[in-house]
Amino acid sequence: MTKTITLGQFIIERQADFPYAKGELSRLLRDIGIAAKIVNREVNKAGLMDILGQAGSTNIQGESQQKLDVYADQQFIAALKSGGECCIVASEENEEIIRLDSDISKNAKYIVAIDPLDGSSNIDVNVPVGTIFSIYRRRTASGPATLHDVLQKGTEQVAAGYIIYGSSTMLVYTTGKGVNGFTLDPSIGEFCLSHPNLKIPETGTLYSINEGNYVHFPQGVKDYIKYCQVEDAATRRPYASRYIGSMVADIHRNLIKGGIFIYPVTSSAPNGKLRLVYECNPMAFIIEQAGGKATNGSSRILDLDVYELHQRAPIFIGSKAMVSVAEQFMQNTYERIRQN
Ligand SMILES: O=P(O)(O)OC[C@H]1O[C@](O)(COP(=O)(O)O)[C@@H](O)[C@@H]1O
Ligand SMILES: [Mg+2]
Ligand SMILES: [Mg+2]
Repeated sequence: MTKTITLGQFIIERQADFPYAKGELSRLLRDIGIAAKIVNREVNKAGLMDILGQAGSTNIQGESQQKLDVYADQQFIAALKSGGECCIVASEENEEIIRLDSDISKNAKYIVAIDPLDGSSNIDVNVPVGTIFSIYRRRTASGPATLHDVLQKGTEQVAAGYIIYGSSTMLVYTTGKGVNGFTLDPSIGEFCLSHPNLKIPETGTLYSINEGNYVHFPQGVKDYIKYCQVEDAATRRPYASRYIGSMVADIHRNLIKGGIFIYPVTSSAPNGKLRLVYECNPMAFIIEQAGGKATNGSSRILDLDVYELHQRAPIFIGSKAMVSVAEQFMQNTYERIRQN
């Protein structure tokens, strides 16, 4: 029988990877794991409780908040506050950064950016949803941390991860030394190592994009979709189209099976839909660490300048070979635009 390694044990073992760290990051990851279990409990029984449906409010993006968006947001913030290792939380659900200025957290080293519930419009119909998080070290060593500490490039992330509340609940994270996945064992209430050293296949046969928006896509994306649909034995085309509509679930599937996920600019969303700080950057960090690739069509996601908390970016992410081909199609679009 193989030995069970819980998330807590794994984090302690991996502490040796950071000889100069004092254990704060490990504690922070554990706090996120605890909040994830609480949110998982509610997501699992959502249909039985009065927590489905809309909260009656809108967030900064003008999207109507689901009750579970609000609940998940509160749980993660509460866990980070009581843990004491995080000084600022930046969340999809809050227009401004949240300073955790209790005595224990105000001088903490870390910033957490979070999408508390990703794909939440799917919650009422029992489709997988997720949580995405990204961790930065604050830039300034003393004094109150500010928005300036949050607006860092994706390359500065010290850790990132996601939780998928699916047919089983998993927590997948990286600290820049590979990617590991843990499945929640409900019988002991612990995340247990189930997917050590995850690697995304170099190529795959799945493409994920909301094709309902086809007419609004740039020509390069339209051409790439056609390419995916054309028969070619050498590249195992036509590819299968798979789109759940929860970024975490779509990318998780492609991480395991190989594939590409695209949310491009559209005529109605000229900067793309997904948010750079708490959706694109953490997922890009994870996928790169698993051997994949993430770009906005021409530049690496992790190298993009961050100038706004809720900034959006188009994203092409997944198996390296597939993302490179999609990028070539986008390059042709840019060429055409330049020539006209
Ligand atoms: O419905 P669309 O336009 O395809 O958008 C789906 C995308 O929007 C999201 O739901 C946005 O995330 P939130 O639910 O956290 O706002 C992604 O998870 C998903 O990939
Ligand atoms: Mg999201
Ligand atoms: Mg969300």
